Amino acid sequence: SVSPSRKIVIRNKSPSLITLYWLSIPHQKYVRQQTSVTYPLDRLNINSFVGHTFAAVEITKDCVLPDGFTKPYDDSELKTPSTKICTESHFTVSSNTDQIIIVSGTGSKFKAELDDDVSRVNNILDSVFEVCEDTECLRESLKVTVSDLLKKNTLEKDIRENMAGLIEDYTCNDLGIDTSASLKNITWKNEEEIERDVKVLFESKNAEVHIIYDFISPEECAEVEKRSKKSLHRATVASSDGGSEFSENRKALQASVKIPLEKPDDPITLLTKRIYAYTNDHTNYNLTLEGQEDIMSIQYTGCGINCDEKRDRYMPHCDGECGGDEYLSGSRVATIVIYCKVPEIGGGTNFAKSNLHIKPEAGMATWFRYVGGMEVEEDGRVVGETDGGYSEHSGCPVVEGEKKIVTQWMRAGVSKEEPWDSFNTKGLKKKDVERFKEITGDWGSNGEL
Ligand SMILES: O=C(O)CCC(=O)C(=O)O
Ligand SMILES: [Fe+2]
Repeated sequence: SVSPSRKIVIRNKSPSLITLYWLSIPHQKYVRQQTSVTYPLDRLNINSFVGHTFAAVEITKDCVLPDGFTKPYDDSELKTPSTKICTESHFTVSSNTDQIIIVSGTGSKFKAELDDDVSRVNNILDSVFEVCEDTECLRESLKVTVSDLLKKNTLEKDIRENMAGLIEDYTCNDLGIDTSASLKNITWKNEEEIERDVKVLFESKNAEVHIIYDFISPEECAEVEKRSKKSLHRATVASSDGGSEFSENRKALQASVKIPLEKPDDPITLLTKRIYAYTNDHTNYNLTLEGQEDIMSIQYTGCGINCDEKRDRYMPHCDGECGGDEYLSGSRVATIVIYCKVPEIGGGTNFAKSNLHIKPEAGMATWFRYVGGMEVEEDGRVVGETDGGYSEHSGCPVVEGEKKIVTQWMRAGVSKEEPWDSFNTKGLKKKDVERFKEITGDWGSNGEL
């Protein structure tokens, strides 16, 4: 198969002139990539393919280019013609969408490397270790670097939070916008032996967003719709007292559909098994099917381009907690939104704080998780850390046509004995809430539990 093409930027931060060669496959022959040279502080843009290897070559007066090409220097002043081969450094095109190669140093320190997080961390560590000999020095040196990074992080987080609302409206209204570029493309096969294409759109310690193609069949969609038809009602959101309420933030119809676990061949059971298999294959969550919430059928209807009623939508929210706090056992850890019917206009799914937009396609699913570092304690309680906001998402206003989705909100720490509804929407066990109330009596009943 042909490997995908990539745009690459090579930035020359070395003090020397450089030139670029492609090491042709399979003979590793040097093929010149530019007719001239790249000056210090200048950059070079090339189009290449994943897996191709290049050599950045440092041009100095006393060296010979790998292909013997005439150099820009006039070396007639050299007493004896040089035989030394110019210093070179190799890099290989990865599957990252944006690739910046930084060429730096000179002589034995000349290097070309991908400007990714790993090489950035290594460069910081190199510079720290270069000057330090004892741990006290390392500590002081790293303190400066890390506090600088944290400052930058706080500033950028504030900007992100402030911009998120604007990005949301802008993105939802931009009808030409497509699904965001993926970090990597993978496939997933479960015991049904069907291979599905997956795009990983976002990855961090405590959160991830994937899209999975052909996750549901039209027959399965029809089955969900059939079972939810009679009970469709106005959707609610979690309220501050741990219950649920109607809200302008969520305009849609919904109906829950029971998962008949006692019937292993029921289409809804099979769909649910696929959902949990996907989650368990891509996390260490090890979720059980028992004690989980029902699946939810959600429908949004567009009232047309010229209608000025409030449109059906789901404003930015997190399905579980996303304040970066400790995870509460029994609460939600991951979600799958499966698209059965997509509207003609509108209805995208946005993750504004991770700069992601998803344009739904019928049959496709958006899967995301929002707890990291998960571990199970001896007493069965699940601990971990919640995502700090990357997993916040929304359903954009539906303008024209209908959007029908199936959502499964997944929980950890639930079981047959302690199912999801033995916890309130804040993740507290209802029986603990009762116990707290007994302890505090009237004094504590401020409605906050
Ligand atoms: O409608 C969408 O695209 C998002 C739905 C959603 O956020 C949910 O069901 O929790
Ligand atoms: Fe949601």
